[in-house]
Amino acid sequence: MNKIIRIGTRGSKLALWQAHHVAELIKPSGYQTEIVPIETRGDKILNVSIAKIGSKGVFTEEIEEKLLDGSIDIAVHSAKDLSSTLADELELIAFTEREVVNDVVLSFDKSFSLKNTKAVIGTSSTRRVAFVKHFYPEANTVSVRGNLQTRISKLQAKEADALILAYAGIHRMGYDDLIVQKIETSYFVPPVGQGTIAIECHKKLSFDKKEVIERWVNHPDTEDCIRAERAFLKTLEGGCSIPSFGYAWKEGNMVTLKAGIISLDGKQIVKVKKSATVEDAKELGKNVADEVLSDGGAEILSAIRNTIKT
Ligand SMILES: NCc1[nH]cc(CCC(=O)O)c1CC(=O)O
Repeated sequence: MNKIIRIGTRGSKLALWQAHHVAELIKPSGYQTEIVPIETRGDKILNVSIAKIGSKGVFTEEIEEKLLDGSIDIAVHSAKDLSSTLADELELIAFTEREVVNDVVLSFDKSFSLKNTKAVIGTSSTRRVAFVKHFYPEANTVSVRGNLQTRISKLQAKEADALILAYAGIHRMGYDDLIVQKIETSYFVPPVGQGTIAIECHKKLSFDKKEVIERWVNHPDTEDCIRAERAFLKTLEGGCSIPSFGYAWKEGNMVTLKAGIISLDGKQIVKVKKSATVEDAKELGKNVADEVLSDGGAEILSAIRNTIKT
């Protein structure tokens, strides 16, 4: 019997860290693992913002091709980078326990604060740019792309006074010393999937391998939350270039989802918060999205689509 699970991943240090983390979780099952690094379009094109590259799945397409042709068993992704719809043959079967979900501010200047007027904030996420403009209209933003190591070297080269990034990636890469502020999720609501690792596979992956992943890698409480968040994203039809946000948490048998969308200039924001029982997590995501769209989110979304296209 074939007792090896081949894990496909991007080749960045963060992605490899995540793949090794998943391999460690699989270890006690008795299965061997093999890590297969795969380069994606998002890794190759560094001089253009993700929003302009255009299509969803810039960090996932090449990896998904290898799931489809059977050369890997599972793919490990930052859940945040996954588009809301997968190819028919593919499915998400597990989510690792969520890391601290917040965005954080990084700077070499320990006294740095986002309230500093005229500060230059490096970020390439449309959601973070919009939140900066919303809460700190005096600040300037500059696009800083590349893997975490590249971005930090750009910070060191003073291309920006500070960066805003997900705590999860910073912590995994050991840059905690540069954190000067943790931004509350009530201000910068995190994007769908931030802080958790998703496992994707072919629906026809063997029963035994699926069972190993579900038993050893999946964190059921995190899964319930991500199902609600992704149902929201699916109804909104947003990829990672749209400044939507969605964060769910669980208390007992209840899931609460706070989600919405913000205009690129930060001036308009639609935010909805609702709770439901775990069984209705997906329904919750859909209901929240419907309400966001009817409360003005649809107009914000179409304005953003027109801007990004041109
Ligand atoms: N968009 C890139 C990306 N994908 C996942 C993470 C961080 C780790 C995570 O959210 O799980 C990051 C970097 C960032 O946005 O700061």
